[in-house]
Amino acid sequence: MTTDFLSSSQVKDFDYVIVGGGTAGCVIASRLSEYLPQKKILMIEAGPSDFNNEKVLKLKDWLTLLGGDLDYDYGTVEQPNGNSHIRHSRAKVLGGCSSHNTLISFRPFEYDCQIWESMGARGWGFKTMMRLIDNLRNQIQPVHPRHRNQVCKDWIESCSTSMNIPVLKDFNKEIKETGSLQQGVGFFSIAYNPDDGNRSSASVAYIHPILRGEENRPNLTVLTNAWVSKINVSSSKTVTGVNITLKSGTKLTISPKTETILCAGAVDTCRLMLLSGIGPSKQLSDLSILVVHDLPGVGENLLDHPESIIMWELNAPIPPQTTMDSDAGIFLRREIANAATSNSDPFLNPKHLPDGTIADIMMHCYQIPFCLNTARLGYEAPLNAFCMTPNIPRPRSRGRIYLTSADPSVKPALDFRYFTDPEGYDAATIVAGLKAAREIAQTAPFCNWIKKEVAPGPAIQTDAELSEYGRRVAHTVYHPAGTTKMGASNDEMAVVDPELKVRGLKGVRIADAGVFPAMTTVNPMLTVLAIGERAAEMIAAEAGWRGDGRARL
Ligand SMILES: Cc1cc2nc3c(=O)[nH]c(=O)nc-3n(C[C@H](O)[C@H](O)[C@H](O)COP(=O)(O)OP(=O)(O)OC[C@H]3O[C@@H](n4cnc5c(N)ncnc54)[C@H](O)[C@@H]3O)c2cc1C
Repeated sequence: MTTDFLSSSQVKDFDYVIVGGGTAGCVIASRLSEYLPQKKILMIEAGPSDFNNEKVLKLKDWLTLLGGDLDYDYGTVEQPNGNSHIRHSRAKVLGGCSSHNTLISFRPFEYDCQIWESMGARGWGFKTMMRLIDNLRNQIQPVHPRHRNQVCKDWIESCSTSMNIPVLKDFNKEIKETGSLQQGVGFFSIAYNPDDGNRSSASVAYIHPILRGEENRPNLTVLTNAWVSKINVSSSKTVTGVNITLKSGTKLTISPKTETILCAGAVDTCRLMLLSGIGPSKQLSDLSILVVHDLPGVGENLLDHPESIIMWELNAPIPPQTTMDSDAGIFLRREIANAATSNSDPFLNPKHLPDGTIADIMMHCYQIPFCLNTARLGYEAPLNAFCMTPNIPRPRSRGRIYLTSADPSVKPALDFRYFTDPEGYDAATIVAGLKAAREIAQTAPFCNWIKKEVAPGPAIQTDAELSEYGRRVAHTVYHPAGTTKMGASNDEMAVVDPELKVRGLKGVRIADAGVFPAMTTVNPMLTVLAIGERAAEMIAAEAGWRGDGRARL
């Protein structure tokens, strides 16, 4: 079982300490305890267990978790070109964001992996990523036929007809076989159990079999409701462990014999590092935080997938079949072939790699009034609503996370700098997506469901008007990444090397969405799970694990 208690006599018992029992953390805890049965592993999670918690496990109820007790709920700083009111949900529960997200599952594109390698992430190629994802324990498949409703089916047909693109039966099969998605539409693949509608999150897939006793791991301790407040670093620049506060209020210093692995996510890993004096020295000394290790990249390179929204009122209720109210999506191509080769930003595509005609616009559909940001601007929220949410698969704006206070209870500032790329690429992508959405909505059979366009409404027509509207109601697909990026040894903004080891420190790695050098074209969860798998392999290999024959690509 999980525990909320650790005694002071146990603080030196462990070989490995994992900070954060989230998406990547659960994978590492499960795999390391499997690969190294003689080693003792402690995973420390700030939130409670999700085991037997129906509120968390029922995928369809995901929206009820956002903004609640199990959400860190970060804000954004003023966004002059975008929406300053976006709330960034981050889960505080075993399984991390895979316990409150929508579990839409995409393999990364070959192009994403090429970009990563071109940015110094040596060894993170497509072949390796596909092997790691083939090895995931999550139950992933296209939306089950019993969860496909007629509105979604009609929407897919209208997307295909109006855009002249194929209907894809299995997005991930396409990516695995061809390396990418070109234009196409279809039902998503979801990590869930279609029989009971439960999540197949990182905790469900990797930790619950252990909690149920189906897998015997006496060497793994899962500590819940425990907050890690500091990373301790010795004078020889070795991470010696972490300070934690248990649910009871007891404070302990945990000192692993071998390594600390930071998996607190793209926001909280860098928050913890900065509060521990590991980060850009000027920022830290301005706040009177003792600089333990100057690392300029911590908190920089904040990536996300911004999205906008267009909403219709339907003339009939949506049929009840669904996984979680966002069952299908469309991929489109806006730019001419290989447009990325002329991209002049050296931090986005340093080797000018050609992108062919892979998708550069994506839209989720929502069969609910997803009206958080439209309602704030006065748009009505009809009961029977259908939304399309165009997003920017490879956004060019990048932001940063930084501290504004040395007080650990003050949340860090999240400045995404949405829509600030000088070429206006990000805003143009949203405008093109909104226009495509309108074309789809005029096409049968989907058009027969529509009563009227609610937001932005027919008065908004020009590109300038669509851009203004699209940016003001912009939201996030909830994919912050990149704030402790992986890179080559000559990239001083890299925070970890390709083995996920923190630059200039010993005894510590990072394994979570923060290590992304660049955003994946698609939703990132499978890539984060793969990072967990690879981290476990690399750590275990250093301890003498020989792998199972497949693990050496
Ligand atoms: C609402 C929402 C919907 C999403 N939908 C999708 C989707 O459908 N498909 C997709 O691919 N991606 C989706 N994502 C993104 C995806 O879920 C994340 O990118 C991924 O789960 C991040 O994993 P991680 O391991 O980096 O961090 P997390 O999963 O966030 O794990 C971090 C863990 O560390 C713990 N922690 C943090 N600080 C501390 C501390 N100081 N001490 C102890 N523990 C700590 C946290 O409580 C958390 O459990 C969504 C995200 C959200 C929020």
